[in-house]
Amino acid sequence: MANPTSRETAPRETVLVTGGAGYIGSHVVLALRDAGRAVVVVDDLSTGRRAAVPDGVPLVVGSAGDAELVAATIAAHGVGTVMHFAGSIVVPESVEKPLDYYRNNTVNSLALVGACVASGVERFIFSSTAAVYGMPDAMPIDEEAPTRPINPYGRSKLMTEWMLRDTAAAHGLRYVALRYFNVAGADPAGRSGQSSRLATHLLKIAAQAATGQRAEIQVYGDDYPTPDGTCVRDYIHVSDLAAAHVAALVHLEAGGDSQTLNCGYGRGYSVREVLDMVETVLGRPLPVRTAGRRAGDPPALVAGTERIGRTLDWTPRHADLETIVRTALAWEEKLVVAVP
Ligand SMILES: NC(=O)c1ccc[n+]([C@@H]2O[C@H](COP(=O)([O-])OP(=O)(O)OC[C@H]3O[C@@H](n4cnc5c(N)ncnc54)[C@H](O)[C@@H]3O)[C@@H](O)[C@H]2O)c1
Ligand SMILES: O=c1ccn([C@@H]2O[C@H](COP(=O)(O)OP(=O)(O)O[C@H]3O[C@H](CO)[C@@H](O)[C@H](O)[C@H]3O)[C@@H](O)[C@H]2O)c(=O)[nH]1
Repeated sequence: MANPTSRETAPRETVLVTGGAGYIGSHVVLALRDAGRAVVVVDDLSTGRRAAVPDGVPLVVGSAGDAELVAATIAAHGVGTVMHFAGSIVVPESVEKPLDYYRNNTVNSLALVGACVASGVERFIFSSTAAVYGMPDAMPIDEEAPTRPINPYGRSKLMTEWMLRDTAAAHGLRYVALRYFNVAGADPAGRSGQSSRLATHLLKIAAQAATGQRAEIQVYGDDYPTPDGTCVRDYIHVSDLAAAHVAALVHLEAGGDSQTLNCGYGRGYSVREVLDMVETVLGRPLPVRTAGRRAGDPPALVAGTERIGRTLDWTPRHADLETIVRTALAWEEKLVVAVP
């Protein structure tokens, strides 16, 4: 029988979650814990919060691009899978500071993937984005659609996808790249949510307005070629997205092949429909003003979901807009009380 204290022979079952103190990563840590998995987090706390990492989960404060730190963490915790959320995520900021984005999203991912290969990590799950598609020609978007990102953020993520594809071909690593559409909502049990005050996402802005932290909500453009003129997005509840990561882990552990998968529900809501639902849930109107278009917004982004449906054992449980809005508002109310 293997000596359980030997790192050479101990089963490598722990999941290393980079960016586990952030919005999506913290929900995935909860889902992994709920599934009885051992987890270790590496996060530099640049936008994440220590409090988002549950008690009992080790937090290593440092960069996911610090190959020595990552290798030491892999060895110390018996890591067999890396889930990589750490990164910079604000699209307009990526236009102003492209090199910061290539450094944090691409260069640091290169160092991380290199550390994984050197340490014999066999499974890698990557947070990619619908932004890799740019302005798609057809809707819904399937994974074979051309990848033509229109900003440095999308390009920095696409380069990491390419790196993973080539690394998988050359080394023993298998990966799942998950292309998230619009992630929203919060843990239904109230354990985590979107905590960054600087978030630019529509529902976060609406939740801030609903709790009196923001004077108004601007609708960026109502002259798009969509049914009501406002942009359409495929909003996915963060806890369903977290469950997709656990399903991707199970897929790879069962010997499944490398995959690139959209994460969405395959149906879109307009900005107006989202704000209408917020007002319905609140039972009162919000100060909403129509403003000009925001640069770089595609009119519509809706995920093709056929591939994820047939590849992963994943059943969405929170796939209605009302649940997404209710959980986002509940979290924001909690946040305002905790950090007034
Ligand atoms: N939020 C969305 O709608 C969305 C959509 C598509 C893709 N994504 C991707 O999902 C991932 C997570 O996004 P999020 O919304 O949770 O953002 P977030 O800012 O809440 O989380 C990112 C986390 O990574 C940490 N971090 C950043 N750079 C780091 C580094 N070099 N080393 C270690 N830790 C670092 C931050 O402190 C934070 O805890 C990102 O990679 C993002 O590109 C998000
Ligand atoms: O105050 C606001 C904020 C947003 N919007 C609109 O709401 C929609 C959604 O915007 P936002 O929530 O900022 O998300 P996206 O710009 O669609 O981008 C998100 O979704 C992408 C995938 O679809 C990810 O790649 C990005 O990381 C993530 O930020 C867009 O039409 C925006 O113009 C407004 O009208 N007013």
